[in-house]
Amino acid sequence: MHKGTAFTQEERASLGLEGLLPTAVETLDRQVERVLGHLGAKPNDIERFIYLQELSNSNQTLFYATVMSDPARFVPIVYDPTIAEACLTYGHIYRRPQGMYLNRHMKGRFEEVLRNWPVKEVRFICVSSGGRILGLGDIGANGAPIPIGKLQLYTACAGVPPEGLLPIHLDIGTTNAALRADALYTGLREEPPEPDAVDAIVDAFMKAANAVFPGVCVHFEDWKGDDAIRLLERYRDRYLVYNDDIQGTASVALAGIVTALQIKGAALADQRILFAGAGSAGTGIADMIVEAMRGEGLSEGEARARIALFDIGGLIEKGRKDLNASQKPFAHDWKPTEDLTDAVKQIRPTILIGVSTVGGLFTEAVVRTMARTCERPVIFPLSNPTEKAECTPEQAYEWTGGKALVACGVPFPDVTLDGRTFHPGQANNFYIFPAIGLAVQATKPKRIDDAMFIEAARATADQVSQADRDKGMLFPRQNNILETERTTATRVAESIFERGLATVKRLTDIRAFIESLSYTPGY
Ligand SMILES: O=C([O-])CC(=O)C(=O)O
Ligand SMILES: [Mg+2]
Repeated sequence: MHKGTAFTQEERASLGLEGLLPTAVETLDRQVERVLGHLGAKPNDIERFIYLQELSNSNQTLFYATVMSDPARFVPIVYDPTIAEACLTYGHIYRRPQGMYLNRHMKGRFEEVLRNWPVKEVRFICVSSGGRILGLGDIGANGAPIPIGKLQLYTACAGVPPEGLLPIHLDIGTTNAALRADALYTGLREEPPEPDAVDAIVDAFMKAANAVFPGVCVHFEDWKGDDAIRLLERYRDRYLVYNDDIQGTASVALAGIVTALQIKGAALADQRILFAGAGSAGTGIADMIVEAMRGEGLSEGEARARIALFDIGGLIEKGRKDLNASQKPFAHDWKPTEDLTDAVKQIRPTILIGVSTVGGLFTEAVVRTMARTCERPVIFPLSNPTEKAECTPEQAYEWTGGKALVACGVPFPDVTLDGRTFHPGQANNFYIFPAIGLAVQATKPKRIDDAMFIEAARATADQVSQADRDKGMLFPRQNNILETERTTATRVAESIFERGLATVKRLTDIRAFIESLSYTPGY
């Protein structure tokens, strides 16, 4: 146990630590105070990131006490957007291993290798191939910080106990030739294999993970879009698994839409929704909106007709020959165009969602055109990190005369326009996946389904206070994230029990049980 100066006199005596620590015996709060001082003295967030990761290795309790002392400040440092820089430079800033590093050449031995992990009761694995990290594309082994950071948010945002969390980078190779040529790159210097071979590798991994850690929940994160969609379909009925970029992102986008429509007093079934970007996030959000619209009485066909996708090849319409199976259901009879403004003119969207990774794609023309036919445009430039956002909140407010309801994937500062202050929301999946984790831990369902994510979306939306809605805020405030996610987890757990999907006995007080599972940093 690494408590540092918090070891008591008795512990120091019995553990042979006398003389090995400074004289003062300190509380956790005092230690946090010192850490905050160190962080304040660092020149930038990437240095804070490195410092905090070192702290998580040397004193996990102090790490979580620090991050949880001010989540609104520290989540953007341990996670997006700072983690993007950490990923880009991972081979260079690497200090020591965290979690596990598996590669495709271990395929026949995954079980044996996973048994090297010192903890036997692993409840959640977050696994990435690095094939599509944030909006940064394929960066292979440089994506290793992502599963680490995501699992840290399980604890920091929802109180999921950290001992049962295992981050894994599963190295299948990378298409990124520049990284393969970097002397300090830490991964395999190989091209990834064909999809069939990827499936065989991941099949072996899933089998081994479930054999070594029975009942483990596997969270897929930042795989290449095609792999993400295919692997989720392959495993969703066979294992306890979910894909955060498909289901978590969809859920948080839906949460923002639900709040925005409550503010507007409009029904989801009446919206016209245009996506810029048609990868796994875009089609994942679109599919979840279809489910939610069906819940409001539309047929599947009617719901799909209200959604249009636009990608690098232009507007997705019936004549396009390059569409994959996830995109085809959204190909309607539109006039072909490669111009987003033109697409906005045709579709007259009430909701515009950016998942394109093209910074600045929502130009003044796009936004003003939208505002011409929509009184309160809902605009979500979700791409990350910051410079990939399709527009800034400031631009969206300015070009719509302050009418837009805006949420981005990364945090942006408040905007003051004509004496009014606007608070752009942060539509990040960290509102969702930690709460799903907590609900899964409490109910132990056999499978995870979309209905759980829809419930998480509604629970998140319901927690935005009226005062905050009046300011155009679409998400609950982050300083209270732990309480928010416990409430979300309770709602999701209730629905899991109600639908008969739990494998544990129904609890009388679900909230109290969720709280009793919850980790609080302390010695
Ligand atoms: O990590 C985030 O902030 C959102 C996300 O899952 C991604 O961009 O892949
Ligand atoms: Mg992701």
